[in-house]
Amino acid sequence: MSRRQASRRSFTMATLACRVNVISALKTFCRNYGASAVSFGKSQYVEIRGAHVRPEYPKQVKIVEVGPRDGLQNEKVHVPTNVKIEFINRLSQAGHQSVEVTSFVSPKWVPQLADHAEVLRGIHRVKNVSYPVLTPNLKGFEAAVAAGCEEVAIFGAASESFSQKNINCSIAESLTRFQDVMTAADKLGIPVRGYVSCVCGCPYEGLVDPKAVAKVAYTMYQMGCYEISLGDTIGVGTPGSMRRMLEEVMNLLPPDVLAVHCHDTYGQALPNILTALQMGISVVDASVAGLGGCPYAQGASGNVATEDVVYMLNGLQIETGVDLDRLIDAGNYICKVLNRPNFSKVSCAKTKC
Ligand SMILES: CC(C)(COP(=O)([O-])OP(=O)([O-])OC[C@H]1O[C@@H](n2cnc3c(N)ncnc32)[C@H](O)[C@@H]1OP(=O)([O-])[O-])[C@@H](O)C(=O)NCCC(=O)NCCSC(=O)C[C@@](C)(O)CC(=O)[O-]
Repeated sequence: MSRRQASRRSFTMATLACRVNVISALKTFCRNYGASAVSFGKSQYVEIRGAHVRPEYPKQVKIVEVGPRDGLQNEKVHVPTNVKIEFINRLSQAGHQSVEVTSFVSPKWVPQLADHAEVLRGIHRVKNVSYPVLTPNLKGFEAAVAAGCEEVAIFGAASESFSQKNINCSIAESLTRFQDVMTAADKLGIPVRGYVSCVCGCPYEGLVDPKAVAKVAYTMYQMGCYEISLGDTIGVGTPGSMRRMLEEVMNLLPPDVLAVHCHDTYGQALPNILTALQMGISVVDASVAGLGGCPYAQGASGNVATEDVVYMLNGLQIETGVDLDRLIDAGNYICKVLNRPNFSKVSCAKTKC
């Protein structure tokens, strides 16, 4: 056999071995992922029919209940302080690990939450449940500390126009204000969560560049936030845009320091959350009864309803620690006070509303 023939033969053998490896790998793939039929073509053409890839989901998901803050900040009906306190107590009794209580913002800007200190002082704190409050600046932080807060959240945006409308300053200026909060919180050992709004779109600027989201998220994380919650403030994201945005953010930050905060304006919140879970995120913000909206994002509907998230996660056998029936009770309680329908489909289906 000439050297040329020998080399061609060893090339053919190598190709065959490679093809056998590919075929056996594909067979394993089909076995693992439930392909019902496989046809191997003459050459490299391979067709897999009926394969469904089972995505990896986290075993546990932490839900951050934002109903008392995000939910009530936009309501027209005046909610008495004692009702807010009862609402928050019911939510922590439902098994939540984190219930966002209120915002220490200007009462001229958000009059609905003007009783922030009384609410924070009045709630019954359950062991191992955190009760964060929003603090946009040092003034808010100091007032929150005086009222006994043990965790705060700062809130920035990936859109200049939204930052101006929401907190009356540019993104750069907001980061300077947040740095003051971070320094003060660090001295007292108070954990700080960070929000980035408008991650999939802005009510004033339209599409938002995922790179801008990644930049703000990374900066806030570098400042010392233990977690960054990515807010689709106006609920325009889809699983496609959510994925593209998360991919960009995850170039800079790992999924275990990220959370998603999805409003449901276009009915995309649950699939968006599912996309985030498939990408390794295991913290989800939600608002009981689908309450909420931002006063500075006209037309945006409420957050995804916590009951619907819990129902979906129960179906995926993902633990949340939340008791669905008690959660539904808390949602119905506040809807009755607000005299508004319950926007949770699960709650409505179960209580035949
Ligand atoms: C941020 C400020 C305070 C700046 O407000 P400003 O007017 O630029 O601040 P200022 O420093 O010029 O002060 C003006 C007045 O506000 C007072 N003030 C100043 N700071 C505070 C404070 N912390 N608490 C109470 N009062 C405060 C200050 O003392 C002064 O009072 P005056 O002398 O006129 O009587 C204002 O723009 C504000 O309160 N904005 C409201 C922001 C807000 O709550 N937005 C909704 C929440 S964000 C959201 O919903 C999005 C999110 C988080 O859910 C995620 C998502 O969905 O994307």
